[in-house]
Amino acid sequence: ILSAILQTFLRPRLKCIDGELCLITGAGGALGRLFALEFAKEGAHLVLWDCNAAANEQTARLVRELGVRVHTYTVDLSKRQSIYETANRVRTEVGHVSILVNNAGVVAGRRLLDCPDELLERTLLVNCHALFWMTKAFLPRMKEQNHGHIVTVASSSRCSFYFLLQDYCASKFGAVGFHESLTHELIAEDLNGIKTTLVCPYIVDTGMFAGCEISIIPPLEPLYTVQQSMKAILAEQQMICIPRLMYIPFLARAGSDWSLCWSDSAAWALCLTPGIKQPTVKQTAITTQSSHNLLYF
Ligand SMILES: NC(=O)C1=CN([C@@H]2O[C@H](COP(=O)(O)OP(=O)(O)OC[C@H]3O[C@@H](n4cnc5c(N)ncnc54)[C@H](OP(=O)(O)O)[C@@H]3O)[C@@H](O)[C@H]2O)C=CC1
Ligand SMILES: CC1=C(/C=C/C(C)=C/C=C/C(C)=C/C=O)C(C)(C)CCC1
Repeated sequence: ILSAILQTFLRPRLKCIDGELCLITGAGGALGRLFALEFAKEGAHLVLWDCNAAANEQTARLVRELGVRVHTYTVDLSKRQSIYETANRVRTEVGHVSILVNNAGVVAGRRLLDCPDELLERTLLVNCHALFWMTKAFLPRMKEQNHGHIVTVASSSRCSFYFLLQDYCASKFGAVGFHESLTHELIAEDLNGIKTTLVCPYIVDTGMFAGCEISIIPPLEPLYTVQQSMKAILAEQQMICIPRLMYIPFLARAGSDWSLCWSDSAAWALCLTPGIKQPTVKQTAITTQSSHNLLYF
């Protein structure tokens, strides 16, 4: 977190992504479309995924005007099979993706007790589970080449608890945990050519949280949010909170997690020591606090 804060104040060198193949999920949506336009301006070729074919095509039309190659795919990210099948098609029809922007997200937006189970489940599937399948589909080639970038669009809602958002908060906590663990694994495996960036915006004026009463600070401009995210991605920053004020709740939580952090590091070191028994598939009754010990011993 500290290095992320420092990097947002310093002006690091931005990398060149001209000619790279970038896949964006939720590309028909507000932030996804802006991400597509910003990546196209940087010269990246695009693969756009969304369940909303018409919105996705509209993004593709706008992006083509900037002169880059664009391919669209209609895919349901809540279905693992749909992700794997579409990923195979991308590999054969377009090529190997070197930048993956996991942007698609949904929220049920209802009181927990009034919300149909399927809606709650969908949030976890799209915002969290899809990260596993997307990464399993595209990371192997990045590893072969020790080159790539995986961007996870999470949320500042990871930092606190808001009523009506249990499904969303749970999924974004999951996304942050996924990003952190993946980042550590890539570092541990010396794959320093594969970068990761976690994007944590406050509420953005896209309609996703339309109707929420926001008394503290007004919603962010979508373009500002994406431009700040792009700067962090091109600077290969591991994480960005937008606006910077949102680092405060992140730091507060990090402080309260400090003691857990030390036991995490110890367990992590032990896990990498040859001879330590690796986890088996069968895991029962793992609680959050003790999961690391149970997983590694
Ligand atoms: N807006 C905000 O205030 C904030 C947003 N974020 C995150 O930013 C990301 C983008 O949000 P935003 O642009 O506002 O959202 P949008 O709803 O505008 O865009 C999301 C896109 O993802 C698509 N999508 C939804 N479900 C699926 C699915 N199962 N398979 C494939 N595509 C799907 C949507 O299609 P359809 O429209 O048909 O559902 C839509 O095109 C999300 O991850 C969100 O959680 C983070 C912080 C704040
Ligand atoms: C501004 C601000 C706060 C409120 C943040 C809120 C309300 C965030 C909501 C984010 C959501 C819903 C994101 C969705 O992706 C805090 C933490 C109280 C204190 C620090 C300043």
